[in-house]
Amino acid sequence: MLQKESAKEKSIILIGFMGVGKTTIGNALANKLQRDFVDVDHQLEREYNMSVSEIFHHHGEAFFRNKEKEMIRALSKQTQKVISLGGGAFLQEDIRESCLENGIVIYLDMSFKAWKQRIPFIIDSRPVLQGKSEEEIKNLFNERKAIYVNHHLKVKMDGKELEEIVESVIDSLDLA
Ligand SMILES: Nc1ncnc2c1ncn2[C@@H]1O[C@H](COP(=O)(O)OP(=O)(O)O)[C@@H](O)[C@H]1O
Ligand SMILES: O=C(O)C1=C[C@@H](OP(=O)(O)O)[C@@H](O)[C@H](O)C1
Ligand SMILES: [Mg+2]
Repeated sequence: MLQKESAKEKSIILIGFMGVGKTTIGNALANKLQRDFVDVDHQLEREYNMSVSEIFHHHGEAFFRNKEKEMIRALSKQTQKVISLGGGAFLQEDIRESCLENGIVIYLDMSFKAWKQRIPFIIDSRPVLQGKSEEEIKNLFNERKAIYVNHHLKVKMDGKELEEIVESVIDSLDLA
């Protein structure tokens, strides 16, 4: 009972490859659960008054990763939020540890075949993807999959509409 109560307090943290829908689903999930929603990239964009691409361009990726780490370490300790991370955040051990220790980490799992359809919609705003061939992107996708095995719950995304995904996330939380 005590454990279940404390689980309800924890923030829900969404992870997964860029473009799978962490931001979109996080927002819809927060509305449904009546929780505050925080998208880490959007928060950084507000703080620097620049897009993520501009932060990469003007300050470099190392700067972005450092700010991302500071922000997520602080956010992960807050309760009852829905937090969407950027897809590269979980590569940092400090981030993985603080999220897994303090929050409920949900991995949004999509096949490469389904994900490929998203490329045209995201390529311009994801500096990490720019200049890469489909083969190189596929390798990155598979490398990152190995990092995302660190999670509490997983939701399969292929063939589901947004509303169904949100329901699957809520079901996975109830069952856990
Ligand atoms: N369930 C969905 N079905 C179709 N397109 C989606 C879905 N969820 C997100 N998208 C689209 O995919 C792109 C990436 O979504 P986003 O939420 O920004 O992903 P992430 O935060 O994981 O990078 C956006 O163009 C968004 O409109
Ligand atoms: O995977 C990555 O390295 C990144 C993912 C992006 O977030 P989304 O996963 O929300 O696209 C954003 O943080 C930045 O472009 C770097
Ligand atoms: Mg996002």
